[in-house]
Amino acid sequence: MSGTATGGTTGDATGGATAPAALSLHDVRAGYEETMVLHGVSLTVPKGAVVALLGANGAGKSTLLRTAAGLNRVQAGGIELLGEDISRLPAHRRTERGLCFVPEGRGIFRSLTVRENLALQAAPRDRATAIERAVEAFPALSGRLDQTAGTLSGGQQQMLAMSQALLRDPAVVLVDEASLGLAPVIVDEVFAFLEGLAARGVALLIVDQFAQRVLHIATHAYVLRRGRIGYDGEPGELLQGDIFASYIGA
Ligand SMILES: Nc1ncnc2c1ncn2[C@@H]1O[C@H](COP(=O)(O)OP(=O)(O)OP(=O)(O)O)[C@@H](O)[C@H]1O
Repeated sequence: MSGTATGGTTGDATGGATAPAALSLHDVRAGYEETMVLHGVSLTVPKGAVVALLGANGAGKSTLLRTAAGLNRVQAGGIELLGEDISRLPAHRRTERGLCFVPEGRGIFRSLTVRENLALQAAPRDRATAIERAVEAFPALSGRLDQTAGTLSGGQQQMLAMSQALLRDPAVVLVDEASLGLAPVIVDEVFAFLEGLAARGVALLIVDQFAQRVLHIATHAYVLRRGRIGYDGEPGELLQGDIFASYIGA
């Protein structure tokens, strides 16, 4: 049932030979101070793929995304973005190279306005069109450009946070619990946005409490168990109740 550990290159989403993966982790060990959380994790996000990363509370999902984004140090192993070793690059250099991280808790500047947040999200050359593009994707932001971001509703804040995935034209987007605390209709909007990104060829690595929803849009799935990959395979297989429950513990 569980697949094999993944390598640095992989077939692409269309079944091509050995195109470089969009993102790959090789035997990564990482954690906090004296606590090791990831005990040798290997994972691949092929170009243009949607990859679900599931696991019980505390399994290490957020730590994995933070480590890939450059917010946690890689203590052993390596990380490649589009075939380049980024293991030692600071977070902003990874962003410049096409990695976008939408963190849990939104990751916006709450004391700045929506307009100012969007200007910071966009590359300098794209600032003129940033507002137009964000508002086109999220009409709910249109009348609120001069509102302080911290006073937006949770759903509006999430839309603002996700705008960066649009404005930076990334190759890979890491999405951590984007639907947390949102009303069902806004969760639908979040998933529609993610599917829209995927349709444009952006590779996604998604952690979300709504595991079944992620599995429905995913092309590949991993389950983390106590900092190790416990499942690596087809999302459809995980959607079968008993298998899903045995891996997720739900
Ligand atoms: N800043 C931190 N300092 C020390 N330990 C941490 C820190 N952040 C997380 N941990 C620990 O690392 C482990 C993995 O946490 P992590 O948040 O990565 O898990 P998760 O799978 O995302 O869980 P959840 O679904 O509950 O968000 C947990 O034992 C957690 O307590």
